[in-house]
Amino acid sequence: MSMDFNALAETYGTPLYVYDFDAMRAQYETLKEAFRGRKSLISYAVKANSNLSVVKQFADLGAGADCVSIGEVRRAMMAGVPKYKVIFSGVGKRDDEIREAIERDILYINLESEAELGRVEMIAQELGQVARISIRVNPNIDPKTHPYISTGLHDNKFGVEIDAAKRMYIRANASEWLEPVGIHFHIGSQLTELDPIREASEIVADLVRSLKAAIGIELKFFDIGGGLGIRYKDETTITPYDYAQAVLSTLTGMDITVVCEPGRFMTANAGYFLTRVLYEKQNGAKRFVVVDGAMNDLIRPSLYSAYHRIAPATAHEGDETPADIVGPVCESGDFLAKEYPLPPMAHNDLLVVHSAGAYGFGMGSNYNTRGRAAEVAVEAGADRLIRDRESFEDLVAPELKYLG
Ligand SMILES: Cc1ncc(COP(=O)(O)O)c(C=O)c1O
Ligand SMILES: N[C@@H](CCCC[NH3+])C(=O)O
Repeated sequence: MSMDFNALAETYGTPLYVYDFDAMRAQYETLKEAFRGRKSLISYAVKANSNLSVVKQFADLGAGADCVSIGEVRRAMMAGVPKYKVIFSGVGKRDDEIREAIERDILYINLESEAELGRVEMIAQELGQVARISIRVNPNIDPKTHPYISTGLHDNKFGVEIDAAKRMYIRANASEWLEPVGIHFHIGSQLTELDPIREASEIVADLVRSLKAAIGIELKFFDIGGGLGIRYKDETTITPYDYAQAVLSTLTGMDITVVCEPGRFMTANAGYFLTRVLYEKQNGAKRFVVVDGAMNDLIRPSLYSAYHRIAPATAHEGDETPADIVGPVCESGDFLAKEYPLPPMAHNDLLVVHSAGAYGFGMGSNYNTRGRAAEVAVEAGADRLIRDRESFEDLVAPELKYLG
């Protein structure tokens, strides 16, 4: 859908996040369709974009939620995700988080270590309530993505080795307080190669078969994690159909529900970050375009040297020359792009940063006492605010009462 970014910036101010809800819905539907013929649950990874209205629209479509903190579990349920579609993952869960997840009777808790299994069992026993669990297997597969977002190698902190997983299933199966219902793997984010996914799926599917044959455990959920990559620049991406086929080809003859936890795929390209030019400046040969958005709003370029397409909202006269697009934060690492071709820019010109709907707002901070941006949804041609811009008062409120 074409959007009137200038009008949106005029109405809501900048910096601003804008989400195309129709595009998000289309992503959900394409992925759901790709698994047609197999029982499946698309469990949206809330961390990618946790705005309640975003989560609600996925919930309304029938999606579940993949959560990595009890805060995300609460968010998902507040947004209308039913408890039987909520999954709680993550390498480090506090006792109070485990307790609440069990009390809330969610679909399952993904365990990432033997020690965690012990805690969950103990807490379930204390509560007198059986905890449904799944085990995150680390298949030791190189996902061929950025090292910071790779998760499926033994070098990464995530999941357990196959042998440990077997021990854990045996222990869980024998426990009166644990019910093993699923198996999980997630080898990394922004995956653009199919082979590692197929390989990982094969390894984990074999494990499911051997668990059934050796100890009679019949798992109900085959959770393939998230990770489906998107096009930021010129990446060749995996189609949802090929992705689904690669996984399904490893599951022939198995009656098991596929759970998928996409985050980026669902929201990234449906999101835009709008920022206005404050000034242009030249330091020697170096050209800088200083904008009102910063690393506290969108940290991906600073953190991963991530590329985001950036374009002026209106056509500009003049030749494009390379510029660093930088924010007002007091860090040299505060940039949205380096050496990016831009025409001459004037005060108040609007820039549109693309592919900002995932890991954008959610990774934001208040560094430099900057309130986080407002968020706006555009749906069927109409726009609406879905999060207020943070005010100075919002930022200081938790401290002010201690001033005396
Ligand atoms: C367990 C798990 N599931 C799902 C996701 C979502 O990943 P993505 O946004 O790449 O789809 C992540 C993040 O990488 C994750 O760690
Ligand atoms: N936050 C990362 C991806 C990590 C995914 C969470 N496990 C990004 O912006 O690309």
